[in-house]
Amino acid sequence: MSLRTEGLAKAFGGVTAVDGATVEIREGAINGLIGPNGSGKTTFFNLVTGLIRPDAGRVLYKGKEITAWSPHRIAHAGLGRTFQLCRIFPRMTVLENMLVAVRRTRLRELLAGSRNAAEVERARHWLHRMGIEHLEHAEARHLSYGQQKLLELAAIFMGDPDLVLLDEPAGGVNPALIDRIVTLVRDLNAEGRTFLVVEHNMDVVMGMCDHVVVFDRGAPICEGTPETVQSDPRVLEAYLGV
Ligand SMILES: Nc1ncnc2c1ncn2[C@@H]1O[C@H](COP(=O)(O)OP(=O)(O)OP(=O)(O)O)[C@@H](O)[C@H]1O
Repeated sequence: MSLRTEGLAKAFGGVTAVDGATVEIREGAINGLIGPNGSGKTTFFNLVTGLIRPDAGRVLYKGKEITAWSPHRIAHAGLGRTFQLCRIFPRMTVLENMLVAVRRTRLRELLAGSRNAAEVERARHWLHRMGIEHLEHAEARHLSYGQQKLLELAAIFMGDPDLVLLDEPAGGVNPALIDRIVTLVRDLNAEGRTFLVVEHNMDVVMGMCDHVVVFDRGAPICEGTPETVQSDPRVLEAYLGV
């Protein structure tokens, strides 16, 4: 078991975003998390990665409780994530973004021009894996949105995560880059990394995920193979709102 939540809950004012979610992520698999708009998927990610604190419930990673941990400590424990709207530093170069990702507190060091050769090598390795090594010296803001997503993904791997949470990796990305992202995720998974992917593009979910959890109103309503959940009447009901 990689990640498990037990009775996780979070409300914002009167809105219950996550409502007693007990979820188990399969180790070594590409897990999908789907559900209609507003069903609590991003809030679930934010709870798991320590960005917000739950009102109730627990988060366990590799059997250890990480509920009250800071985002930095959680990332350091091997849990990496991307954001729905890509988070990079637009005025830094691609390589600088990679080096800053290693440890945010080293920003001053980086700006002072001091670079660790081993880290630069590792950064280049990951940029190469994502197919954007030729953009090393470009300012991140000059990259296409899809390339920025690849950069964000590359930066996560500077932290050597075991579990990677992707929030809409295909969102706003052109079809050619979507294919590349899907292939990359599959390859990285074959190398032993576990994934949890929130994605609205059903072709991507069905073509990429081994196991899918469906959220509705802040909690899972069913799970299984992509084929099983696709034909489950509860899922159709949740999406159609009937
Ligand atoms: N910071 C916040 N303040 C108030 N309400 C919030 C906040 N964050 C989320 N919500 C509400 O919580 C509910 C769940 O939102 P969340 O973004 O987690 O859903 P989602 O499944 O990720 O949606 P989408 O698929 O549209 O990204 C929604 O009703 C949303 O409006």
